[in-house]
Amino acid sequence: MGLSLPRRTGLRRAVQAPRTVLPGPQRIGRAATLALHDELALAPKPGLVSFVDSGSHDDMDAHTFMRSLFALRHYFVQIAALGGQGAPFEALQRAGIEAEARMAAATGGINTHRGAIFTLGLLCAAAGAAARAGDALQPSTLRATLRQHWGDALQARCRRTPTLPGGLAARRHGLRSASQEAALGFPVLFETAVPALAGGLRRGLGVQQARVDALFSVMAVLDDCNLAHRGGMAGLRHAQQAARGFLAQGGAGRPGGLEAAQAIHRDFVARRLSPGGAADMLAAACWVLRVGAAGLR
Ligand SMILES: CC(C)(COP(=O)(O)OP(=O)(O)OC[C@H]1O[C@@H](n2cnc3c(N)ncnc32)[C@H](O[C@H]2O[C@H](COP(=O)(O)OP(=O)(O)OP(=O)(O)O)[C@@H](O)[C@H]2O)[C@@H]1O)[C@@H](O)C(=O)NCCC(=O)NCCS
Ligand SMILES: Nc1ncnc2[nH]cnc12
Repeated sequence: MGLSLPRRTGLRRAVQAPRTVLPGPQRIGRAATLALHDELALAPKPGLVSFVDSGSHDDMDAHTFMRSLFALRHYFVQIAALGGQGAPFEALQRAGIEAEARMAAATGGINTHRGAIFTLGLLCAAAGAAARAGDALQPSTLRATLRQHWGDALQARCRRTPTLPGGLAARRHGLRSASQEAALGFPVLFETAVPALAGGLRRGLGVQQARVDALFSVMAVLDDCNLAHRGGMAGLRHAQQAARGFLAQGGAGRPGGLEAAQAIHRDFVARRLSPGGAADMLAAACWVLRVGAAGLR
């Protein structure tokens, strides 16, 4: 016999019409700060800064990243709110430039999170807009909302002459820059990083193993401009091959997988390679899972 509930009670309504409570700017922005912490806390990460060591970097460590993270926490809430208001790209850009200034003040001018300010900022704006429209924050919705609201402006910005190291390296080597990746709706994030992370967790990998595999999956395919800036095309190709080999051998979940990742970390440090763009994609994937309906971490 079916469950019989009295008419017009809150319980009856709850059973009949389960509704997802969509996150507001506070939760969207807070998830971004937590996702950046997820990325920082992960180890081993080839060449990148973690709480264990500073990888290929001698000008920054985990404390520098924590100061930067703390300084950026209001920015992600602010840009999610701007997205919810349907703000034009120029307003997002202003918020992003102010956030870069706060990062520089907090780190003494060191570039910890410029790429993340851009990537996660745009994603928070898209989430703000989607939530305001009543849409659940599924990956496909986030991607479509980003392109629908700011795709044209992002395309237009790709035509500007680059001045920063990543953009310059992209132009020199004919790679897809951070701006181009954004204009395409972050294909590597939505087609590689998120499926790798969510798939690993669904297969029963631990959080550390799933995140390591997601990072290597991104490294295998992303035109990481930091790698090209520091190591030229040889450095980028070396990193991509190392990542592909690691995944082909079974990734982080196999016996000895984390030790193999640690050996690749040592190799990158010896070569001064640092996949900062891939690190941003991992943080963005952690954010997608944090704000999404899947409830995966
Ligand atoms: C659009 C901007 C992001 C400018 O980008 P541009 O490409 O012109 O230049 P960079 O800022 O140099 O590079 C972009 C950063 O994006 C990350 N990244 C790299 N490759 C990719 C990629 N293929 N796809 C997506 N993202 C990518 C990466 O950021 C991370 O690494 C940085 C740390 O690296 P590190 O090697 O330590 O640092 P450097 O100082 O650069 O080099 P060294 O001398 O030390 O070797 C760190 O930032 C990570 O987050 C790239 O660095 C943007 O700057 C811009 O226009 N901002 C204005 C604000 C705005 O318009 N916002 C829009 C709304 S939010
Ligand atoms: N953990 C990290 N180390 C170095 N560069 C980065 N860019 C983004 N995250 C990073």
